Amino acid sequence: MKTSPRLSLNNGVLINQLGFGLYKVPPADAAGLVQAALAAGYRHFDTAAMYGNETGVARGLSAQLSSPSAGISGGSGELFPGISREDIFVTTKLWNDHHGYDAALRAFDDSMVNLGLDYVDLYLIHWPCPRKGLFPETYRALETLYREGRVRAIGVSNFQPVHLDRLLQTAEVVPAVNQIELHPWLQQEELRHKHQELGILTEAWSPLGRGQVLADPVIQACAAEHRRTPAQVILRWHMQLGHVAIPKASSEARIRENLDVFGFELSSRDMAALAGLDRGHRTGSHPDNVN
Ligand SMILES: NC(=O)C1=CN([C@@H]2O[C@H](COP(=O)(O)OP(=O)(O)OC[C@H]3O[C@@H](n4cnc5c(N)ncnc54)[C@H](OP(=O)(O)O)[C@@H]3O)[C@@H](O)[C@H]2O)C=CC1
Ligand SMILES: O=C(O)C(=O)[C@@H](O)[C@H](O)C(=O)CO
Repeated sequence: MKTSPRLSLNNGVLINQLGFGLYKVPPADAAGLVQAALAAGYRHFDTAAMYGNETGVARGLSAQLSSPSAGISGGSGELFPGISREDIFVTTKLWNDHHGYDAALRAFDDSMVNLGLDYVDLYLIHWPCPRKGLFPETYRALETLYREGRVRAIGVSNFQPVHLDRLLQTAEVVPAVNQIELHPWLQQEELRHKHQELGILTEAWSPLGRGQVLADPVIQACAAEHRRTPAQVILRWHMQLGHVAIPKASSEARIRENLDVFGFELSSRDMAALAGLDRGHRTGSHPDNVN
C-alpha cells in the first residue's frame, strides 16, 4: 500500500506530507471518503468546524479505530488491521465567529465532541480575520490547549506576513504550520520564505487550484512526458518543494491517483517550468477580506 512520507513540525511531531482535504464534502459522504482514503493509504485528514463534516470524519475513523484507548468512540472494528490512532493525523480549524480566548476554548471543545477524539493532532486558526483584531488572543487559547496536551501542534491558516509578525510579538509557541492557498498559479514566494525563516511548515490548501490548474498546458505537457496525470505532476511539485498538501477528491480512483506521487521525480527543468507558471491567481478569498 502506498503511503506518504512524514515531515517534522517545529516541535518534532510528524505530519504526513500528503493528506486528504474535506472542504465541501457533504457530511453524509465524509465517512465513506475517509474510509476510501484510509484504504488507499492516507493517514492525514484535514477538516474544519466550518465544513460541517467533523462528525462524518469521526464515523469514518471510528470504523477503523474501535478500541477505547484509541480515543475514538463508537467504532465497529478495524477495517484495516494495524492502523492505530497514533498513525493518524487529524487537523481541524477554529472558525471565524469563534475568535477570542473563551470562545476559542469552547469551539475546540465542540470540535472534540464532533470528532470523538481525546486529542487533535493539529488545531489551526482558520482565518486571521484582521478587522476583528482578536487573533493574538485566540492564539493564546490554542497555546493553552497545547500546554494541556489536548493538541499535539498548533498553527494558523491564511496568515499573511503582517499577521505572522503581529502574532509573534506575543506568541510563546511558534505556529507549527501556516496553511495557505498554494499551487502553481499562486506560488506565495514571500510567504514561503518567511515560513522558512521562522521554522513554520508551509501547508498548501487547494493544492490543485480547485482543479483549475490541471488544464494548464505546461502541466499537461509535463504529465504526458512522465506518463502521469496533471494532478500527479502538481502534487509531485508540492512534494519536491517540501510543502504539505491536502488534495480533496470524490472518487476512489482519484483518491488513489493523488497519493501515487512518490514513484517518479520532476527534473530541475520541470521544476523551473512550473516555477514560471505563477500568476497570482487566487481561487479563494484574500485573507485581508475575510472577517
Ligand atoms: N484553510 C483554508 O482556508 C482552506 C483549506 N482547504 C483545504 O484544502 C483542501 C483541498 O482544497 P480544495 O479547495 O478542495 O481544492 P483542490 O485543489 O484539492 O481541488 C479539488 C478539486 O480537484 C478535483 N480533483 C481532485 N483530484 C483530481 C484528479 N486526480 N483529477 C482530476 N480532478 C481532481 C476535485 O474533483 P472531485 O472532488 O470531483 O473528485 C475537486 O474539484 C480542502 O478540501 C480543505 O481541506 C481548502 C480551502 C481553504
Ligand atoms: O475551505 C476552507 O477552508 C475555506 O475557508 C474556504 O474555502 C473559504 O471559505 C473560501 O476560500 C471562500 O472563498
